[in-house]
Amino acid sequence: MGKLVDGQWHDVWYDTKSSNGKFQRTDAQFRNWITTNGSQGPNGETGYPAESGRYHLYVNLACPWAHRALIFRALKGLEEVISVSVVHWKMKENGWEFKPGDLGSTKDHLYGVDYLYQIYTKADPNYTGRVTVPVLWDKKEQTIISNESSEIIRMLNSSFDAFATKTVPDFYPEDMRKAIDSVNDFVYHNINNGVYKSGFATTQTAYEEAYHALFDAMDDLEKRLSSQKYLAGDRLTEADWRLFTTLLRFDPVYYGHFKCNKKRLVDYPNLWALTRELYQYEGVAETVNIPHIKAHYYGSHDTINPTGVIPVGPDIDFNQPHNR
Ligand SMILES: N[C@@H](CCC(=O)N[C@@H](CS)C(=O)NCC(=O)O)C(=O)O
Repeated sequence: MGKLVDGQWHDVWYDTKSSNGKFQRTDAQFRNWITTNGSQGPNGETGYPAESGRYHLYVNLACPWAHRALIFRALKGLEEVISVSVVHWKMKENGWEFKPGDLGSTKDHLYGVDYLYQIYTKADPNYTGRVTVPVLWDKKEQTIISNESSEIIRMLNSSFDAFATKTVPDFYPEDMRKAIDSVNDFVYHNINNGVYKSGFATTQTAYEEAYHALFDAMDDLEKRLSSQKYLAGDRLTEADWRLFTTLLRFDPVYYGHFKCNKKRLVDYPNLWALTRELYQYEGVAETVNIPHIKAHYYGSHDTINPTGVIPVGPDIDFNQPHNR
């Protein structure tokens, strides 16, 4: 684990000293946008045109943020349009590395580099910041379009329809945007990032604060799903997919490794059924690799699990009928 400072790699763990033991995620820095014709993004971002074969995703199969991007690529059937390289599950002093062949990890198909930080310095030789997945790379301009998953999924949702081989609903429909944005905000702070705030906390107080906010939010969503089918209303949207990648990892990883152990996902009937429904959605199961997920978390975070021993359980069957 480390970061780049003026293009130089430094091996440092997250700084929680200046924040009373709280984990604070920094904002992604590459925020350009792919649009159907290369026009600007929704907030005036520099636009790049959607093309087949031009863009590449760098992901890790463990990371819930990277997983969102892989899911949207699969939902739209863009496997032949956007290529992918998968970094190795073990993330240590050099950050994300390319070491093909183990639990779905591949080489860097574009440049054959050893470390993901070399992709960041290719885009910006003086980059300062964390080196995270996912990365959406432009092979033509040889630069990073975006390293922000919430924006990458919006591009995949709407900019590549000319190349999509599957027809799925719009997951960010105009008339539901307000509701989706509001759920996303709640879910991001309390659940998606909440499990990390719990797991990476270095004081009891910071941990307990995150833990209670997380389970209050889980209770809230469980209740919400008893009166409506999906998180933002009656239609499946981006908000559900964004929650899904965290729920999928809840019992195998967050419950134990991140000490989120008030309840398991399977103790929430509605959230657990939603997780199974989304897992069984066409193309999604193929993006899920539980052994890679467990190996990454339990095998990479020395401060939390110094032995690197990976738990065998739990037995969890995402293919059970969801009855929804
Ligand atoms: N805001 C980013 C966050 C991505 C992120 O934090 N990814 C993690 C993996 S789960 C990562 O690469 N961490 C490496 C680091 O922080 O050094 C997004 O949603 O795309």
